[in-house]
Amino acid sequence: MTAPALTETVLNTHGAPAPNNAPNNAIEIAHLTKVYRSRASQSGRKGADKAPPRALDDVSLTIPRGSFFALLGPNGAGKSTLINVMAGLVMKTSGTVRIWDLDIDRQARQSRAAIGIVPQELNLDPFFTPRELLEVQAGLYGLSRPERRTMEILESVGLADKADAYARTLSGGMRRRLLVAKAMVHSPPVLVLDEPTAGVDIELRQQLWSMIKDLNARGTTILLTTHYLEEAETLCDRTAIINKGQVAACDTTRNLLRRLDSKTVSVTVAGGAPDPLPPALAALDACVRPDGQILVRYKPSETPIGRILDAFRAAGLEICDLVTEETDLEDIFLQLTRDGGGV
Ligand SMILES: Nc1ncnc2c1ncn2[C@@H]1O[C@H](COP(=O)(O)OP(=O)(O)OP(=O)(O)O)[C@@H](O)[C@H]1O
Repeated sequence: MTAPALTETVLNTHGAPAPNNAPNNAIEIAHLTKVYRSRASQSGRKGADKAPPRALDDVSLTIPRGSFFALLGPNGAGKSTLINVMAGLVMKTSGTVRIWDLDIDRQARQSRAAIGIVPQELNLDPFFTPRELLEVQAGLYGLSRPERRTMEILESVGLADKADAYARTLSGGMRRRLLVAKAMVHSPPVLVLDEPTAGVDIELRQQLWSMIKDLNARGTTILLTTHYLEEAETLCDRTAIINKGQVAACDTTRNLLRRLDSKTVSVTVAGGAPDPLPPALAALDACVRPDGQILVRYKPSETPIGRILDAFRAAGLEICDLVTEETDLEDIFLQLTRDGGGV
């Protein structure tokens, strides 16, 4: 189950910088813009004069070497476009992208060798076995037989016993792990996973994560897009949120959580919540939940919890129970991605 230092193989094989002078940043994106040409503009039809929307609009991002980086964004935010530009599958309109200090335009082959992409779709040839698939992939990257680590990689993703089974006989979770194995064939120092756990059951999701965490602990930089905000919150040391093609926030996950400076306290009072709420509570923007708890959202830096509790007492309400909740990434995500939102 042990994988060797992945970075060493790729760097030596593909002529990129040696590991001891590895770059500080695994990925550097500067002023990246992508405008897809609309069908109307290509055919000169009506509406062609309307500027097409920017799938990516002046995106600048730096992903430090060794980080576990989350890219969050609602549907259509531009996440896949960003990944596809890095993978060389989509032509950017302007801006620069460097992967492992290699420019994707000027050093296209080397930069592609420095990155492994696990796509969202389970697009595997059903008539290939995992062993054949990895061997073909190794051939595409020009790896000689002694350089190949087919069985070792299959072992690391828990598929050694399926090495000779047809891909069509593998479960969805196994196929997902096979895609991770395929992306690792050339031992890239940067691994990009596009929604890797979508539709994967909880047990398998955890297996997949422990495998990816292990890769990260061994030095591989991980960039993942996910809709599971909790996943980003627990796994990723850095998070960027993109919305409508623009970076809405990019920071350490911990700083992002701190930035919102928001907590919620739910209070149960004896006899139930009065209707209407007393002015002292209305002044705090308190509201009543369907289960009768009184909810107050507050900024700890401005309003100490004691002041909120005083307001309850001043209103003559007896507090039976209270629960405070920290802000989570979901709050920040919603705040940043709804129209006009901002932290
Ligand atoms: N090939 C294409 N031609 C034209 N427009 C496109 C193309 N691919 C994406 N777009 C548009 O670019 C924008 C960004 O799409 P993208 O797929 O990158 O978003 P996303 O964040 O990956 O969304 P999702 O989470 O739904 O996969 C969207 O408005 C989308 O409609």
